[in-house]
Parts: sequence; C-alpha cells; structure tokens
Amino acid sequence: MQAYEKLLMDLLHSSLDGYALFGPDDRLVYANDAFLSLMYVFRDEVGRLTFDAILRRNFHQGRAAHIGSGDIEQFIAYVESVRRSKPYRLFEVDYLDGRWFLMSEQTDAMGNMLLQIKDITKQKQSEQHLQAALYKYHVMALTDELTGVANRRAIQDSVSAELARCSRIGAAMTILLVDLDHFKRVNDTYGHHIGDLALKHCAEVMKASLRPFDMIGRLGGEEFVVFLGNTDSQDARVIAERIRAQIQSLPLQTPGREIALSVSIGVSTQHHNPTFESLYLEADQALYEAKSQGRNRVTLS
Ligand SMILES: Nc1nc2c(ncn2[C@@H]2O[C@H](COP(=O)(O)OP(=O)(O)OP(=O)(O)O)[C@@H](O)[C@H]2O)c(=O)[nH]1
Repeated sequence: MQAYEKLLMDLLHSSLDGYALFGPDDRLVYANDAFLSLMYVFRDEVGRLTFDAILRRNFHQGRAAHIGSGDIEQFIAYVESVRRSKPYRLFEVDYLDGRWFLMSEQTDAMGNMLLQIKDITKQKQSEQHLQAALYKYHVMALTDELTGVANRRAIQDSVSAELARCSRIGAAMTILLVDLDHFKRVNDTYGHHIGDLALKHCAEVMKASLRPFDMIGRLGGEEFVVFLGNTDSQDARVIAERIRAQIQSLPLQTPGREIALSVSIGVSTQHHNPTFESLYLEADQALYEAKSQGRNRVTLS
C-alpha cells in the first residue's frame, strides 16, 4: 500500500463521518468507528451483520432512525426497494434522539455499496429556526399589530380570492364596513392608550360574533371590514345587527370605569363578479348614511 493510501485509510478510519462498505449481499464488510457508533454495531459483528439486521435490531432497541410508520418490516421492504436502485442516493434521516443525518449510498456495478453518514443536526436546527422566523415574519406582514386581525393588504388579498371562488359558484357576497362612532372623542377624553384598547376590544367582540369562515380585517384607523361569503343581504343585515348590538352591550372595561362604545355599519351585497373596490365603495356610501342618520346603526346599500 502506498503511503498516501495508508494515510487515506487512517483518515477514513478516524473520520467523524461514518463510512461503511456493504457487499452485494448487503453484509457489512467494513465500517469505521464513527459508523459503528452511529449504527450501534460492535466491531466483531463486522462481516456478519446485514443492513436490514442492523435496522431491525435498532428498531427493537428503540434507537437510531425514526421509523415514521412504526412498522419495521414495511420500512425494510421499502429500503430494499430503493437501495441499489440508483448508482448514487442522497437522503436525510432523523434519529429518535433528535439528531439528523445526511446519508449517501454509492453502489458499483457489482452491487458493493459505500454508505456515508454525516451529522447535520446543527444545520437542520438552524434551518428549522430560520423557517420558524420566516413564518413569524410572514404572519407579521399580514397581521394588524394592534388588534391581531388581518391588515389591509391581507384582507384585500383574501377577499379577492374568495370573490373569485364565490363568483364561480354564483353565491352572493357581502362586505360590512364597521366604523367606531366618535372615536376621536374616546382618544381625546381618555387618551390614545385607551383608544387602542377600544380598538382591540371591538376586534375581539366582532370576531366572537362571526362564523369561523368569515373574514375580518382592519383597514386602518377605526375602520374594520368583514367579508361574508355566500351571504345575501338579509342574512348580512342579521349578522351586522348582531355585531352592532354586541358592541353596544359590551362596554370597554378599564380600571375604574366602563366606556360605552358603538359602531356604524355599512353593508354591501353583490352577486355578479364584484371586486373588493366595488363592494367597498357601496359599503362606504352606506356607512356614510348610517353616520348621517345618527350613528350606532346598520345601513344597507
Ligand atoms: N388610539 C388610536 N386612535 C387612532 C388609531 N388610528 C386612528 N385613530 C384615531 O381615530 C380618530 C378618528 O377620528 P374621526 O375620523 O374624526 O372619526 P370619529 O371621531 O370616530 O367620528 P365618526 O366616525 O364620524 O363617528 C382620530 O382621532 C385618529 O387619531 C389608532 O391606531 N389608535
């Protein structure tokens, strides 16, 4: 053996990555220390154990790979169908103890296979943290920070998607524009912080008055929009009236005082390919009338 070949063998043997050679009959013929440790195999078992025997023993001892189905024989049948199906395979495996490994299988024309195992737990954890952060930022980008309901952009996008769906099935579509009455007075009398609490309170009351599939968003300031898919004007009036009555009957509780609140609601129902804008403009006109007629009321367009 050349000096560099010996060096290579020494490095292979002491590598932190696991290396193993399986013969064409899938018997383990060589394994470095890392492989033995990662696959829970004793050195004197090299030459005797087959790959499926290693998998089966680890499964019954409750260690190494996480077998999703919980059925080891089914898993082994799957492994046998994919092993040696290509000259080179790369895949990830999660262990029952939470570690993750990247494994590669390289097979020659005779069916000998080099198996390499690399611990990628740290990379996997940062990937998971990154995904969680991305999800969080995605949610933040779509949510109104103060009230937790959808923000203007998110509700417009969701409503537009729903309008397309309702139009296809010929359903009536309704939006309610809900606007707090004399909100400037609340801010001026009790301060901006209490004004914020009033907005949060109204969003909560509205959410509780709606069905799970209705959509609610805050367009800005003290104006909310509610989308009711497959809802005609008669049903919309009932729902809007319920929201109005609930907000009137549930004053905002603050230390030392109750603050009465009310809302005016403009309702628009359309049947034929409406857009968010066409519904909004009609509802806004109805809202204007509700305000002019004395507030704390529901007006249909
Ligand atoms: N606390 C708080 N106030 C806000 C927020 N956004 C807008 N406002 C206030 O909401 C008030 C809206 O006032 P107006 O548009 O005059 O409406 P209003 O007093 O409710 O009167 P009507 O709608 O006619 O009944 C203003 O004082 C804004 O400063 C917010 O996020 N928090």
